[in-house]
Amino acid sequence: MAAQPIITVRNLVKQYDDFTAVKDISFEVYEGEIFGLLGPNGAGKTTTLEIIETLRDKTSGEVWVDGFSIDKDADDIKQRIGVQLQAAGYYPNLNLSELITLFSGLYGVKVNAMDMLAKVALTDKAKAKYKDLSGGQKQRFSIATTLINNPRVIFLDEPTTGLDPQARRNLWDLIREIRKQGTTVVITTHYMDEAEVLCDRVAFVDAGHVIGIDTPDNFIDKLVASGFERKKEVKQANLEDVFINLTGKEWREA
Ligand SMILES: Nc1ncnc2c1ncn2[C@@H]1O[C@H](COP(=O)(O)OP(=O)(O)OP(=O)(O)O)[C@@H](O)[C@H]1O
Repeated sequence: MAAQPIITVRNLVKQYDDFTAVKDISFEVYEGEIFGLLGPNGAGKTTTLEIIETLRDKTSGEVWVDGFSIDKDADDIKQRIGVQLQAAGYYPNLNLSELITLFSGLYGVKVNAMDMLAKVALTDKAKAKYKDLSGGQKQRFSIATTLINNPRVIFLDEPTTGLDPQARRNLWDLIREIRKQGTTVVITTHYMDEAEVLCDRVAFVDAGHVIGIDTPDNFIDKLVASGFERKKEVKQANLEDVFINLTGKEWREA
């Protein structure tokens, strides 16, 4: 079956005064995939995501999410997406369970807080405050908040930055599980190994342009076919594999 676009971006432009951060970009995200936006700092990834999320105005171009236009149907889009907020200011006096209940009230939906926390392996932290969580637990909790309205698409902006290798791999498993449940995932990351193992397709963004979109395998195969060779022979394992092998794979952040 042909892949169905759930997000379509056409000729998107964003100007901040006389600086053009997003320069006429177009791409599609297919339903049910994990789609990565990759590129250097300042490339325009966050700006692009925030426009799709209806959080930022565009200068020109068109965007549709699940058949809804950001120009006409922003409220419909908001109801169908989940956005992971960076350094979210969660109410400091509420515990995780209370925060989930608060968010569900804001979304106007009823969810069981413990069920939501179970999805991200945080039931044992239901009574904890957000500030007392480890880095990995904080990321998992903020991912749980994106799932409250049972969204069609979630947007994760650098969800694994600052995490140890174990926590990072556990988060990959969580993201794969979310996709398995039928949610499309759009993610930005600076970790190329992460994009390679996690993303079905990636778009490279550079200086406001999309300079390539493909599967990680196709990108790599094309590069190799062009005669590219790595200078050193690659070992069968790396230091990260040693770390995981020595410390185990289970959730560790008690
Ligand atoms: N509110 C703003 N006003 C003016 N310029 C902005 C604003 N927000 C972003 N920019 C500029 O737009 C460009 C793109 O920024 P953006 O945050 O989208 O990049 P990014 O690809 O997400 O980078 P990073 O990987 O560092 O998160 C940068 O040059 C940035 O300085």
